[in-house]
Parts: sequence; C-alpha cells; structure tokens
Amino acid sequence: MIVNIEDLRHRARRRLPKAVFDYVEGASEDGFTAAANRRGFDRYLFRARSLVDVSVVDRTTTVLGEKLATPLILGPTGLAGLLAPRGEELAAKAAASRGALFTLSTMSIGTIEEVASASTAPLWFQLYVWRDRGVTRSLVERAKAAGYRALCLTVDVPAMGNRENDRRNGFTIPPRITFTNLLDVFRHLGWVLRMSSSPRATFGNFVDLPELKRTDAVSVAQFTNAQFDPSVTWKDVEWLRTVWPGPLVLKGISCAEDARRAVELGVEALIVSNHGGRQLDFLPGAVDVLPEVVDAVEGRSEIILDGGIRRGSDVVKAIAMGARACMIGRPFLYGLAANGQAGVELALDILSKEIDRTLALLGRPRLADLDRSALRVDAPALLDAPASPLRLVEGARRLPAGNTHG
Ligand SMILES: Cc1cc2nc3c(=O)[nH]c(=O)nc-3n(C[C@H](O)[C@H](O)[C@H](O)COP(=O)(O)O)c2cc1C
Ligand SMILES: CC(C)CC(=O)C(=O)O
Repeated sequence: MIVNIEDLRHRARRRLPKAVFDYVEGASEDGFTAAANRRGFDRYLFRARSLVDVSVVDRTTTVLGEKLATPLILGPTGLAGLLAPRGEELAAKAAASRGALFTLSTMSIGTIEEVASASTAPLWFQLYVWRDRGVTRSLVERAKAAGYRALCLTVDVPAMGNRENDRRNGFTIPPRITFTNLLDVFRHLGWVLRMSSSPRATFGNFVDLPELKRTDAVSVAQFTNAQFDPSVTWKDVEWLRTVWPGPLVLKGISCAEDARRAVELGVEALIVSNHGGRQLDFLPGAVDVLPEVVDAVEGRSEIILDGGIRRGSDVVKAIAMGARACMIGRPFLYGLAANGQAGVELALDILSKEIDRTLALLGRPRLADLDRSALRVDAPALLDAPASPLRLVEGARRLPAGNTHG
C-alpha cells in the first residue's frame, strides 16, 4: 500500500532496472548534501497555535502571477522519459490535473513541442547553456514559440557532478544491455516492454545534433561536459534577457551574494537549490541556505525552495521561512516510475494532503498566514548538534516575525 513518498520510492525501485533507479536516486560523491537536504528540515520544529478555526484550509498560491492549487512545482529532470514512455508528457499532464506547475528540462526525452502540446499546465523551460550559442538560442526560441511561461536557467552545473554510481553501472544514453547488467535487465522485462513503446531513448531536443547521431551510446557526463558551456557568467544572464521576453528564473542559488546580484539584474524568481545534492557535495542543505537568501532578497524576487521535500510539513516549513512555493524532483519521478501519470498525481496528492493537515494542526489555515513565528529552531537537540550546517548560515537562528509569503 502506498501512503507516503517513501512508499512510492520503494515501488519505483522495484520497477526500474538498477542503473536507471540509481541515476534518479544518485547524489554526487559522498552524498553529504543530498542527506543535508533532508536533515535540514529536522532542524525546524513547529510552534502550533490552538483553538483556531481550521474548517477551511487554503493552500493556493501564486508563482510569477500564475495561480496554483498547490504550492508545488515539478522540477526539471533530464531523462524522465526513461521512467515511463512519454514520461515528461505524463508528468506535465499530472501537473495540469492537480493545478501544479511543470518545468521541462533541456535534457528531456520528450521534446519542447511534444510536452507543450500534451499539457495545459503552466510550463517553464529549464535551460542549460550550450557551447554553441546557436543551439542555446534555438532552444530559447522554441520554448518561446511553444508558449512556455518562464525561462529557468540552471546555474549549478558548470561541470557535471561526480555521480559514481552512474560510472559503476556504466549508465549510458541510450541505455545499453551489457554482460554486467544482463540479469538485472532480464528481471525488469516489464520496464523493457513498457519502454518499447517509447518514441526514443535519447535527448529529444537534440535528435538532429551530429554528436548524438554519431555516437551509439554516451555517458551523461561525457555528453554534457562536451556540450554545456563552463564559461557561463552573469553576462550570459544579461544576454538571455535580450533573447527571452518573459520572466527569468535562476535555479541553483546557494548564497546571499548571488541572490543580490540576480535581484540587481531583475531576475524575477530564484530557486534556492543544490540540484538535489547531485552537483557540488558539501553544500549545506537547501533549507539551511533559505533564510540567508530570503533575507538578502528582501522581497524583490520570488523565492522557491528546491531539494529534499518528502513531506507536506517540509513545504510548510519552507514557506514559513519565506519561500513562495517548493520544487520537487525525485518525489514525482518515483510516482512516474511507479505508475505513470497516475503515480505523479498520487505524489502530488500525498504532498498536498500532508500540507493541508499540517496547516490545520499548526493553526494556520492559509499558506498566506505562515511566517517565521510558526517555527522554532532553538530546540535543545539542535543546540547540541556538533556540526550543524545551520551554524554555517549566519543569522539562520534569528527568526524575525513577519509575513514573508504575502
Ligand atoms: C533524475 C534527475 C534529473 C535531473 N535533471 C535536471 C535537469 O535536467 N536540470 C536541472 O536543472 N535539474 C535537474 N535535476 C535536479 C532537480 O531539478 C531538482 O533540483 C532536485 O531533484 C531537487 O531535489 P529532490 O529530488 O530532493 O526533490 C535532476 C534531478 C534528478 C533526480
Ligand atoms: C541529464 C542530466 C544532465 C540531467 C541533470 O541535470 C541531472 O541528472 O542532475
């Protein structure tokens, strides 16, 4: 029986070949940051108010003017189409049916156009900047023509993180059957059969790229390190402004200085994120960095928290700290692998119901009622924690009251 996101994770693990599950689950190097994303939420405890009328709970919000029925954004996840045929389209349809927002990765299997025509959800397009600016510009133009509402530039991949499981497993695009994984693939014939109806098993937006045509199978790191431009700077953010007319979002902000710089350039939304712990290891948990960024931005851009959300209570904590909404990656991918569109809808329903219940129990029936006074960070266990990443965040313990959600 599936009652929470962890149950969905178990189901996904059973249904996917090891190399594909490990790719989804994988973190970089020692996995410190991926674990810190979860641990970070344990440091915030609630201050509940009693005898409040919570007969009506309202979890609606707006993100960049878009009204959402739930404060959840499906994050960009490359190769989601390996978890279910037309996986990105299914996830975008699930977002539409639950009033959430969907972000398509540059590195998706479904194309920009296929996903846009499959779903009525508000869509963002996530951009990786390619060495070939002609390719980059054409991605941006395609996203514009297909009606994507915002461009989300990911800024934490100047090089691919060191994901050792992918190397051990020999994970490639398209996936290959080798002597080492033969038995495992055989055990997952259901996946093999399901995937046989997939239109492709490679990066859909680049099927015409000579580099993809030439190569039979390539590791994600090999391909992306060859294509992504490591020289991207703030100048490119300014350049994107000239080619993209809509709102600009930066994903992967993890300190106050970068947040301020983004605000100066008029970036409309910032995603506090460490890429789910898949990039630089030994960054603090995303929620540990959130207060620093919220305080630096002072309401001039919208802030989204991304990384480690597994419970509705995590979302409530992040919003109380000053985020407008939360982005999720693995939780909806588990759902997608477990049961396609219905699985993604289940992941969204589980989190949304947990948000509702938490708001009721907390005595804050509306998301807009949340502020830092709903949280405690001075619980005794926290003070005793020897190497708390919270201590690295100056001011994180000072929790001024005041509604930062608004
Ligand atoms: C399988 C997988 C693929 C991802 N691909 C991308 C991507 O193409 N672009 C991007 O900006 N982030 C990518 N991410 C990071 C997610 O957008 C998000 O930051 C991260 O998953 C959040 O952490 P969570 O999984 O704990 O929710 C990916 C994450 C996963 C798990
Ligand atoms: C295909 C990858 C480049 C997607 C990604 O960003 C990730 O795996 O974290």
